Amino acid sequence: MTTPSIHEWLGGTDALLRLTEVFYAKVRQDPVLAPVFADMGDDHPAHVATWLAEVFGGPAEYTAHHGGHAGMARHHLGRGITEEQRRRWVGLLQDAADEAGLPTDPESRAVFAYYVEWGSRMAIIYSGAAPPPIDESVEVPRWGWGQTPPWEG
Ligand code: HEM
Repeated sequence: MTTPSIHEWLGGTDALLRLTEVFYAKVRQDPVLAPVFADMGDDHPAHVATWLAEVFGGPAEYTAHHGGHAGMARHHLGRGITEEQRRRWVGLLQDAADEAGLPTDPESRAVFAYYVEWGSRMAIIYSGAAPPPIDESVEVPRWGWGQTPPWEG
């Protein structure tokens, strides 16, 4: 039996689209985050879902159409994301995962939280005063199940 990708386990790109639509609706209402995302376009939730799909082992569409890792990193340059904003971002994304009906098993939620914790801290680094150089050859990270492969009984 082959282990499903995290993308498959979470319900595929449709589930991630549900997730980001719920999430950014919350962001727009949130006093800490609404000002940060005041200028985001209507396609922002879909772009983030495309990114997450690729990270979690789905199709490499962000690389194909949105500039891959370098493109994503550039969106965060100069934004000066604070720890308070990051924490709120992570908290609302986890609330959105519940509301969007993502699986609640410990294994998939653990890898989801692992990626989001890492990625949001990277976003702070790229958004800060001394971002790392943006290297076009760096690939989109591909998250694995690590210590917590899915429990399939
Ligand atoms: C795992 C963590 C994160 C991921 C995967 C992520 C992903 C992305 C992606 C894919 C884009 C580009 C969207 C597009 O092409 O339209 C983007 C833009 C952006 N992100 Fe993030 N992000 C993360 C964390 C954060 C955090 C913690 C903040 C701030 C609290 C943040 C603030 C922004 C802003 C302000 C933009 C630009 C929005 C605009 O177009 O006006 N990001 N992010």
